[in-house]
Amino acid sequence: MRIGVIGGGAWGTALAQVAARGGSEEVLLWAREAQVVESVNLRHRNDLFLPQVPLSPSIRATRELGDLADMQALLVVAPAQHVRAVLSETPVGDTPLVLCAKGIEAGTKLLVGEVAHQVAPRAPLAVLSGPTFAHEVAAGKPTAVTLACEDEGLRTRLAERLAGPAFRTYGSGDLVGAEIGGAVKNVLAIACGVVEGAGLGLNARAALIARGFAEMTRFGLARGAQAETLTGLSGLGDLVLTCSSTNSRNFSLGLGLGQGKQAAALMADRKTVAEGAFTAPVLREAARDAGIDMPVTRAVNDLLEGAPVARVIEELLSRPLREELQ
Ligand SMILES: NC(=O)C1=CN([C@@H]2O[C@H](COP(=O)(O)OP(=O)(O)OC[C@H]3O[C@@H](n4cnc5c(N)ncnc54)[C@H](O)[C@@H]3O)[C@@H](O)[C@H]2O)C=CC1
Ligand SMILES: O=C(CO)COP(=O)(O)O
Repeated sequence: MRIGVIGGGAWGTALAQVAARGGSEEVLLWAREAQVVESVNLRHRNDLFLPQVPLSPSIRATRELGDLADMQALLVVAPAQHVRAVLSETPVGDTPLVLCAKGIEAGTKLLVGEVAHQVAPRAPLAVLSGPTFAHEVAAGKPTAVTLACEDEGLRTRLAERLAGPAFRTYGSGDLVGAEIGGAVKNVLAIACGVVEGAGLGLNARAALIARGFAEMTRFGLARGAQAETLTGLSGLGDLVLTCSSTNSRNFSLGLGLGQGKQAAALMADRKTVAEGAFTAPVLREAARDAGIDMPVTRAVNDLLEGAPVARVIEELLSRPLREELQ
């Protein structure tokens, strides 16, 4: 199966490395930046987004989406807010798309899979998501992901093509569940960073992970996710990873907010993406539309909009007491 990767950021590059299988398979990586294409092709590195890892020489990079025309599967790894634009210019046809971005589209409130279906209605869809820091995957450290696809035959072919000794895929038929975990955990990771930045302690972080997971579950079930998917790698697994490490861009953004810095300043000159900052407002809106209570998500939005940390925390803690299982 010839694999193309759309998106030459850290995660697209790491997945290209996985698909290259140590150099025994050719992989075509589409990147937006000339610097990425040049460094991958000439030096087998991604100097801009994943500088620390040497890449397989069998990964070739291009800036032309048209070059992806004869691929047998495409991994979609552009940031969620750009998937529509990039896919619109890609010759997808009925090539399977494996969605690897984590977010919800602003304005439409659609999951990435729903966006892909609108743009490329003939393409079979799969979702690959889980606790996966790109630099660890690219370095060959053991990692496990959810690989969701309704078509069992395609799911098996993709698993056989992508899985390796240090990259385990766990199959699922629940695309929506696999997507919602990754999208919502990015917002919750910002909140966990705030807890760290504001020095609120480890009890608070554990409480936030558990209550944040309750929010993810309420939202996920309302959108048709299966509870078991949300407790799996792409939900709880990824939540735990990104809520416990400054390697997470979302956690780091929250850390700065918790220290009293302004979101605009923290976002101003970063070239890497903190998806949670873009998902937070649309998640708040989608939850409000559906009548789903998501207090942590609201608090993250307040902070992103410049509310003082002490006030937001005070508001969160002074809400009326409630039953845990409500
Ligand atoms: N980095 C990681 O460890 C992981 C990232 N992801 C997800 O993968 C997706 C991509 O993230 P990364 O590869 O980490 O990105 P990155 O932060 O390393 O790089 C930014 C990416 O955004 C792209 N970009 C910026 N403006 C764009 C535009 N106008 N149109 C199209 N692309 C544009 C850049 O070309 C680059 O590929 C995100 O949804 C992220 O949540 C998922 C799992 C792990
Ligand atoms: O999704 C990720 C790990 O699974 C990466 O998290 P960040 O985008 O917060 O760095």
